[in-house]
Amino acid sequence: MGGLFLGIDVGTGGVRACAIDAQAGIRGFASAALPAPRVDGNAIDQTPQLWWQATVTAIIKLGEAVDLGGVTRAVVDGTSGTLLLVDAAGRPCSPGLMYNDARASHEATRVAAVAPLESGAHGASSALAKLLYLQTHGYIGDARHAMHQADWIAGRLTGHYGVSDENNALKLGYDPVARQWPRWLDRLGVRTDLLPKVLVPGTPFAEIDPAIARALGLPPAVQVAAGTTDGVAAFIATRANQPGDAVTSLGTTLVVKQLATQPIFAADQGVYSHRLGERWLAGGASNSGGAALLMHFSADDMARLTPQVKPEEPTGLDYYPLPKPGERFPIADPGLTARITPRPAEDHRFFQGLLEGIAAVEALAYRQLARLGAPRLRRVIGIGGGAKNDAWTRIRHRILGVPVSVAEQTEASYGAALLALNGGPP
Ligand SMILES: Nc1ncnc2c1ncn2[C@@H]1O[C@H](COP(=O)(O)OP(=O)(O)O)[C@@H](O)[C@H]1O
Ligand SMILES: O=C(CO)[C@@H](O)[C@H](O)COP(=O)(O)O
Repeated sequence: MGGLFLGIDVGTGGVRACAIDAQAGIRGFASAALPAPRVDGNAIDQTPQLWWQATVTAIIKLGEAVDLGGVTRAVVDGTSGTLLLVDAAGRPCSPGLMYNDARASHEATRVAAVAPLESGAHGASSALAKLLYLQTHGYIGDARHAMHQADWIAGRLTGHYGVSDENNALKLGYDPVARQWPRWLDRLGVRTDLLPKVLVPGTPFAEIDPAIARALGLPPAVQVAAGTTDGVAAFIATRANQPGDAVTSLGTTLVVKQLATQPIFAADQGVYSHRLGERWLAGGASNSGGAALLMHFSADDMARLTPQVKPEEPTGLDYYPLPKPGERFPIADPGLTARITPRPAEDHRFFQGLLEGIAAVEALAYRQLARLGAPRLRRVIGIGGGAKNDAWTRIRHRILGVPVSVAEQTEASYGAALLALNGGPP
């Protein structure tokens, strides 16, 4: 098959667009920054129009570098749990409540009383808690659809609103095992008429709007397919594809995701599974990770100290680094405090102890996923700022006991483009 495939990632800091060919070869990337969302206590929101403007800018920039005349299919991914209400014409009736907006704590308590533990809709920042909040705080007006960030951008491209995918819909309460909206949503008073139709990620659902295609320099017959979340798109970008393959994100926090043949849910530990065709992406997030390192060393300090780290000579310090009290996974304990003593006199030994401690948390996370039913760990691919530290990769290999590599490609927009190419999950 010829042609080009377009992936659009609406991420935390900006929108990135990626064009690939039929052999999954990258033709180009382009991006446009997004301003920081408005923050007011637990409320974190953004004007959805900004997402669209950044999308337009990124695609036009991409078109300056790559001939987009051959694009046949496009997929959009977005931040997971970001939700807005729109009217029948797709006009926003609410701000976009961002993925980390936690104002809906009262609604989360209501969800917890009704939703089964295996639902992905638990927590104050779940899309379901946000929908209940919007329903009861004056935003319902002309609203016809509850839409995630990626759904709405795909809607702007096509003029078709009210379509989502199995990954974005997870945190809105969708049951990916039964492949339907569960009956318990009625008991919560959810306006189920607002819920989107849910498709398998990568399933084409509409052609691009001709006027939008002209404005973006895209051909008129581009098919837009159901998207996914930014986390799943980044996993797909790594090309991990065998049960037991795992991806660890060493960013601000430590997030693990592992390909599994069965779903795993443990809401009390933040463990949930995204459906990828007939396979599952089981994962959880620890508060340990890069933020815990930044409590003690700047990124420049880390670069300076890394050459003195001796991965093959363990310090034996047995730390559990955390940026502040509280852990979600692999230990669920809101009061857990960091274990980072004794502190050796030499900074590089302390730094090595922290790297070893976080690697031990990572290993415990995979053991915990295995206890919950995940397949035996086969290999770990690293993404995020910390994955580039080669000494740390060697420490992680020693502690995890499986091959550890750094992903060649971690751009979520590339993962979205792969979904477009496959016309479904890889
Ligand atoms: N040389 C280094 N070794 C280990 N970790 C590093 C190094 N440099 C930066 N980091 C970590 O990388 C993290 C940032 O990674 P990034 O993927 O950009 O995070 P996020 O996207 O979650 O904000 C920081 O929290 C920092 O602690
Ligand atoms: O923090 C963000 C911003 O979307 C994400 O990285 C999510 O936390 C990942 O969620 P899933 O993709 O696993 O639903």
